Amino acid sequence: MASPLRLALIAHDEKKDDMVAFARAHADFLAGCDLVATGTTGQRIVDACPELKVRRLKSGPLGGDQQIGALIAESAIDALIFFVDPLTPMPHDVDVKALMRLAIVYDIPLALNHATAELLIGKLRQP
Ligand SMILES: O=C(CO)COP(=O)(O)O
Repeated sequence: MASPLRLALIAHDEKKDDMVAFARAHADFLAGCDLVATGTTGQRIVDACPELKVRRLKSGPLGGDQQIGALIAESAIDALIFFVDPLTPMPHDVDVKALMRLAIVYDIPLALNHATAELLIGKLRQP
């Protein structure tokens, strides 16, 4: 049996409802993935989809983005879906940029908005 896809999920506050809707819509597929998320995003997903197991790291502003970046650097993440809010200043903007940079450096699939996440998951769902 192939090992499960190791998928990281993150959403900024204004995008968390979107992420919850995305997780609900794809819960059947996500149930077969090894899911990791920043703290609040992971909690929202689990609250909405109790059938999903999500490894929750620290909240983004408290180091969660950096933890996910470290996992990418260790080749422990296969893809990152990160619903970014481009309209709100973030105290941890440097962490967000560093995470995106590592996803690019390690050339993992990176979806930064809902539309791209749908395309990516559509592709990942294919056998
Ligand atoms: O801030 C975040 C990503 O930059 C997300 O963190 P939370 O999921 O803890 O809200």
